[in-house]
Amino acid sequence: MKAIILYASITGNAKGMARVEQQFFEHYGWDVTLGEMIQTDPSKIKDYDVLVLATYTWTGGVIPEETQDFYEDLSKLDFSAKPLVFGVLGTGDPYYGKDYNTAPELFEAVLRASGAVQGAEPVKIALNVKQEEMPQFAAFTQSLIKQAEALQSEK
Ligand SMILES: Cc1cc2nc3c(=O)[nH]c(=O)nc-3n(C[C@H](O)[C@H](O)[C@H](O)COP(=O)(O)O)c2cc1C
Repeated sequence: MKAIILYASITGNAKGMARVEQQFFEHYGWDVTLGEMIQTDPSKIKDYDVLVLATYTWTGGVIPEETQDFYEDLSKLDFSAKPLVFGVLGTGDPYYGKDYNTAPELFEAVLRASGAVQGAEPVKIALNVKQEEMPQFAAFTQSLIKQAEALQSEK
């Protein structure tokens, strides 16, 4: 089965999360495509069984500005036919208080509205990935795979 992992990252933290996630999926024998949200045509996502987005949160608790077009394109797609399983990874800085790591929920909402199936709760980390967070990534990956396999067997 095939997963696409897309990130938005300025200083590398979300990219690091995406790379960790790539390794987990490859460990389970999946074909993985890794790329940047801004360089990806959202209509291509339909070719995959699982979508993982890795994002940072920006001022005011919003999605990265450069992903705005990607986000709007997601809202125009219909993922219900296949269907697509998704999960979101988030990095932020607790310094921002109530706006800490809020971008994942915004992506989750648009994907659910487009008919995709949320296969795992988000993994949210402060800044960069740390070794002790690996079990969270493992559980996230296993949950997505389980959901994708369940949907596959229903067909
Ligand atoms: C100007 C600025 C605004 C930020 N605003 C938020 C915010 O509202 N909420 C949050 O959780 N993190 C915020 N951050 C922290 C980033 O999300 C955090 O550093 C993240 O790890 C960056 O990810 P990246 O390395 O993938 O670019 C902000 C950082 C900067 C520089």
